[in-house]
Amino acid sequence: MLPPPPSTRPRLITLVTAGVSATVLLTVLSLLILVDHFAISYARHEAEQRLQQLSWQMRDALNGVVRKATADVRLLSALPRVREARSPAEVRQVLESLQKTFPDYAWIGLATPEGKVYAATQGVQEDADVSAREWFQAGRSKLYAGDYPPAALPGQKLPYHADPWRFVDASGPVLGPDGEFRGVICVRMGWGWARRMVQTIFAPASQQYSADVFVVRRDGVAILGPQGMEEQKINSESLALASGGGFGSLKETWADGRDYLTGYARTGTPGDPASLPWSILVRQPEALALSGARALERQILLLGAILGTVMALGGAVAARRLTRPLNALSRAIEERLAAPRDSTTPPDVQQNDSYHEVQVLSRALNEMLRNEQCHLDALRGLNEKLESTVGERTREIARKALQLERALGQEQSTQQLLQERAAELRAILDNAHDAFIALDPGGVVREWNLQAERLLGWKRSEVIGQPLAAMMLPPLLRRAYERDMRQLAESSKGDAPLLSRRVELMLHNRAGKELPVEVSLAYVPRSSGHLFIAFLHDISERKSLFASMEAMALKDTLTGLPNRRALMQALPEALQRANRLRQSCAVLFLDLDRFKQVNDRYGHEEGDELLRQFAERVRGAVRRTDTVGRLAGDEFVVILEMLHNDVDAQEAADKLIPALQQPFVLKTTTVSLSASIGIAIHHPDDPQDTETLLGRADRAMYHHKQQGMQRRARR
Ligand SMILES: Nc1nc2c(ncn2[C@@H]2O[C@H](COP(=O)(O)OP(=O)(O)OP(=O)(O)O)[C@@H](O)[C@H]2O)c(=O)[nH]1
Repeated sequence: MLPPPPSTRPRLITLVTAGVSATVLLTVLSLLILVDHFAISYARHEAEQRLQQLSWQMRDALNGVVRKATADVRLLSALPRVREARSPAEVRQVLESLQKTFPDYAWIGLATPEGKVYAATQGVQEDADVSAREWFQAGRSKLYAGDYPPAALPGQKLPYHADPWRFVDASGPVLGPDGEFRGVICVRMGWGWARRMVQTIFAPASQQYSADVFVVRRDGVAILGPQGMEEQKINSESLALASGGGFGSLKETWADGRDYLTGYARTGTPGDPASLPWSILVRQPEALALSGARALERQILLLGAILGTVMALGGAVAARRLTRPLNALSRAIEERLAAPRDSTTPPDVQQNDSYHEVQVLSRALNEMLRNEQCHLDALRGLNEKLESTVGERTREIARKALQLERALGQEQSTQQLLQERAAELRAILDNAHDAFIALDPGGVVREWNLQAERLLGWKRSEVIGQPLAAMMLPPLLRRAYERDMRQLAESSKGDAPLLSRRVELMLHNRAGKELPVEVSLAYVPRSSGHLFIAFLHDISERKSLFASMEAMALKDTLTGLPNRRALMQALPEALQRANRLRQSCAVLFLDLDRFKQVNDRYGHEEGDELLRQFAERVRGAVRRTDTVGRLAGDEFVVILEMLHNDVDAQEAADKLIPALQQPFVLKTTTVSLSASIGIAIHHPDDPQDTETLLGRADRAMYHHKQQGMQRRARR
């Protein structure tokens, strides 16, 4: 037995390992998606919250300092020593004592209502004209806060450690007891406090999150920010939102191309000139803000990979343990399958008790194999029986095939014989003296031999399948022919009266000429439809011979005139015509006188010649419509028709006499003879008795002959 073909299906261990790996992979991917969705979102949200809080803290701190400055302005303007301003030194003392409370106060001064510095800390700018300064103009009527860069104070002396870049002014009016305007007090802060504030508030955030803080003025210039970005123009979405008074946080891309999370807020109170409208932006690189979540992602990925590897290995080991007994079972089955088929006791598959399912499977397999063995035994028996039956049937088929072959051989010989017979028959028919035509019961031509082609003019191919009657029967005969064919078809047993008889017919050939034929019909019974066969014999020659014989029988051979027989036929017809036309007719009976002597003297040949000439003369002396005949010997009869009266007959006889009296020039001699003529007239109402009429003419002739003889005797 051939070994089973190698399986192309994957092994169970491969499937289990792949399944476990795929499951772990899917789980890790799901976790990654969850982490990306939740942890990253959470981290972003947290960072944004943090940055927003930082911006708020900065805002509150800046607002606090500005509020403190304005509060100090309000405090100074309310002090009696400042309001009364008895001497610059006294006011200076008050101002310097305040300066000591807040080291970032760079300068504090009191200006007169005219805008001249009355007193100032350390005497800086005393007597200087500040009437054009913004803090003076704004501070005359209300509390004011403003910032500007040092560039706005060219040439000014700055004794205090002022920020080299920026100052913040707070100013307010000084009023007398009665509310009269006495001057403007101004407190100028250096920028150092802001930087310290940033360091204080943002140092941890800056170190921990790399957060940057920006304080941006209304014109978009950063007045405080990381190194290199101060005094730079800022353009960001967060700045736009903060400038509009909004606060919150967002993700945005800064000018350096990096993505940042930015918290934003705005200082000051809208409409309050004593506050400063700065935008606070606290930004942190997004990558840094989300670095924790990204690290978590990597850890999950690493953990997933480790877990996947471990589980795939575990799955492989488990699958190997699961498949080991199955493989053992498979091997046992393959061994059994490889065992010889005719083995009566093939080995059992060994019972495998590794685990329950395998135990059940091996038991079921053994049971199945035992059943299969039983079926195989039964099949073997059936197969043997089938082989014997097939052998028997094969022998029988071979026998039948032989018989069939013989029958086919016989059939072929019969066919050949039939073909030979058909060819023979065709040759006989084609060489037959008579035309042969076969017709089906409908009168359609089915066979047509060569003689028929010659006789009737149609080719075989032209007439096969055509109705015979329409082609060659004269119209008058067609009805009778159709009746006869019906009769033949109905009889269908060959007992019709027309069969086995010779019948004369007049046909039309292809040229339309009439053709007399003699037909003999026969009936041929066939399973595929009866046939009537006809042999047609051309009888035109026979007919013409018969006609000439007929003519000869009525003609006198010597003179060519109608003989006695013809006269005896013509005379009654003439009598009938006479009666019918109501006109008389007459019979002239002519007899040569002493003709015997011519024979006797000159011989019969000369007598014959004389008779021929006499006949011609008689024929020439009467009308064409009159009949001239020779009764016998030297006796002639003339039938005269359509006579107006009896005299016409006499006149006709009188015309004959001189013609007959002319000498007859014979071969050896010339003779002159006379003839006696007897006349008998038939009137229309006379009985039609030819014998009587002829007798009367004969008697009249005899009478004249006698008279003639007497006349000659008297001479
Ligand atoms: N040459 C010839 N003679 C014929 C023929 N038929 C008859 N005869 C002869 O014709 C003669 C007729 O006889 P008759 O009429 O008795 O003789 P005739 O001499 O005419 O006598 P009359 O009629 O009385 O004048 C006979 O001698 C016949 O032999 C014929 O076909 N040819």
